[in-house]
Amino acid sequence: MPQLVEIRDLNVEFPTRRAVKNVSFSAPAGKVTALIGPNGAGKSTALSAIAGLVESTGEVMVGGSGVASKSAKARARLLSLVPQNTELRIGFSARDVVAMGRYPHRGRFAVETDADRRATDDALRAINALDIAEQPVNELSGGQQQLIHIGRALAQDTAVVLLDEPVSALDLRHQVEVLQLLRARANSGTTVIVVLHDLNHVARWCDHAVLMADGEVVSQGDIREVLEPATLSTVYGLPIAVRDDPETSSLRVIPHPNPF
Ligand SMILES: Nc1ncnc2c1ncn2[C@@H]1O[C@H](COP(=O)(O)OP(=O)(O)OP(=O)(O)O)[C@@H](O)[C@H]1O
Repeated sequence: MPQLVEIRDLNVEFPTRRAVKNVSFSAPAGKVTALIGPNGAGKSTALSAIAGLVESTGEVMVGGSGVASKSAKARARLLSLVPQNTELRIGFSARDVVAMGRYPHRGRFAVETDADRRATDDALRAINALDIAEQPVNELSGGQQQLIHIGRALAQDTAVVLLDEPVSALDLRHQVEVLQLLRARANSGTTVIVVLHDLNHVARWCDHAVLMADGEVVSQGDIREVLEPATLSTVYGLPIAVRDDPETSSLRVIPHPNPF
């Protein structure tokens, strides 16, 4: 069953900075929620805190129950994270890395099962990476490595997938393929929370958005509520227009529109 994610009063304090301040938002079950905002707004830190990788206070609820009390392995069966710019270690093939997504589903010392192998192959197929599966990951391009991280999260087969700028290194076709893949996952019941910088991707592929600035939530809701020109212009610090785009039947976000 698709799971609602509720974040309540999340705070992350680094020695030098409060990066996330009393952040509360909901990510609707089986929808794609975009986490947006300018550089340094606290998006990555909030996502890492939700995944349990950064110390935080507050509550992360999935399907009505808190995740804090769960073991790391139980949490990894519920939530997967595609981090930003993570180096892949030498000595593994692309398939090995995708297969690592299956660890939370295995018993201690248990070997890979047929179901694990199927999930790994399905994930490699979903990201169109079967042809590079046997290559050493450190010899892949930046974009191919980003796809492999996405594949690992897909193989993890969690109710909630968190992705931090998953298309930042991808060419246009691969960007669209990944965004369509996230859409398809949400349509089949996964709750997706994704940090994106391109507001046109948000307008086209996401259902819901949370706008952050300076560690706080500025607005949240349906895409059409959050992609509001006056608020976006203030938060991003430049004039931004938002129009209906008949080509895509979604909104189009135009930074620095021509005044005429
Ligand atoms: N490990 C850390 N120690 C101290 N400060 C940090 C640390 N990580 C992040 N910060 C600070 O927290 C703030 C939020 O950073 P974060 O990376 O979450 O922003 P972001 O919205 O994801 O930005 P971007 O769009 O540039 O990726 C920034 O001011 C950053 O300098």
